[in-house]
Amino acid sequence: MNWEQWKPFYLRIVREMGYSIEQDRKSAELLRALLLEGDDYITREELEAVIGKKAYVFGAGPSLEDALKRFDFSDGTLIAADGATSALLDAGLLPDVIVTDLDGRISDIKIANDKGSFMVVHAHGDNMDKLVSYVPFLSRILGTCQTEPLDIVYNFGGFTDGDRAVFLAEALGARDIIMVGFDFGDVVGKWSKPGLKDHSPVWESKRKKFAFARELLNWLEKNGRARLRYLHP
Ligand SMILES: Nc1ncnc2c1ncn2[C@@H]1O[C@H](COP(=O)(O)OP(=O)(O)OP(=O)(O)O)[C@@H](O)[C@H]1O
Ligand SMILES: Nc1nc2c(c(=O)[nH]1)N=C(CO)CN2
Ligand SMILES: [Mg+2]
Repeated sequence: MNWEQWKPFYLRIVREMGYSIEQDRKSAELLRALLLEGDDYITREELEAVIGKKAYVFGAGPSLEDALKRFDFSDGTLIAADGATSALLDAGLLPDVIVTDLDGRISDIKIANDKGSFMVVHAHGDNMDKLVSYVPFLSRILGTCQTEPLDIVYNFGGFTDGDRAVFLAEALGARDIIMVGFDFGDVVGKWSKPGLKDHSPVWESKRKKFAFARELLNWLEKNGRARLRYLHP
């Protein structure tokens, strides 16, 4: 999805979610400066080399734990959406790539990154504090944003960590994408927020996020170059 295709979705998202375009842009500039300062950023081409034709993208829905026990994922690239990283580590799997706005369990993200996971860190108007706190301590980072792309801060489309990870996989060459733990629905998986003790009833802003994520994935199914599948245990 290019900027022109993303723009109308983005304008609806900021309107409905009450986000500030100006703050989103500021965050993208901040991430760019932090990446240049840290000198441990990677380019699209470097991440392309990591993503194979077949990719599993893990969301943080309640079905994730059972799916991790029952299925074998050794024939594809493993891409974890933020909080799903913790469930993969618990299951003895290391994500090849983690797509995050840094509001997941940061200790697990750091462990995975130290063991070799590539990071895709997203800048938005509400995570500038997290970018400042954590980006300097992470390695092999590709930056993304939801406003106009900058030279080393990319925008492949997509909104939540989960659907954004699918858009990234498609843009970087995956042609068979299997989504695991993408339940959306009325229950938020316990890995989604560090504060959650258990799977929890969906709250209003999260319901809106899920609706946009679904709509975007439907768009990609129709307009993208990859086959998209949901793994339902
Ligand atoms: N039932 C579910 N519960 C939690 N995550 C889900 C569910 N179904 C699908 N997902 C996907 O898994 C991803 C997990 O990432 P994470 O929980 O950090 O969300 P996020 O996009 O950062 O949203 P938020 O800003 O609300 O934390 C979500 O972005 C979403 O796309
Ligand atoms: N401004 C802003 N943008 C976002 C936010 C958010 O909370 N605020 N959350 C996202 C992940 O779901 C993606 N984009
Ligand atoms: Mg997140």
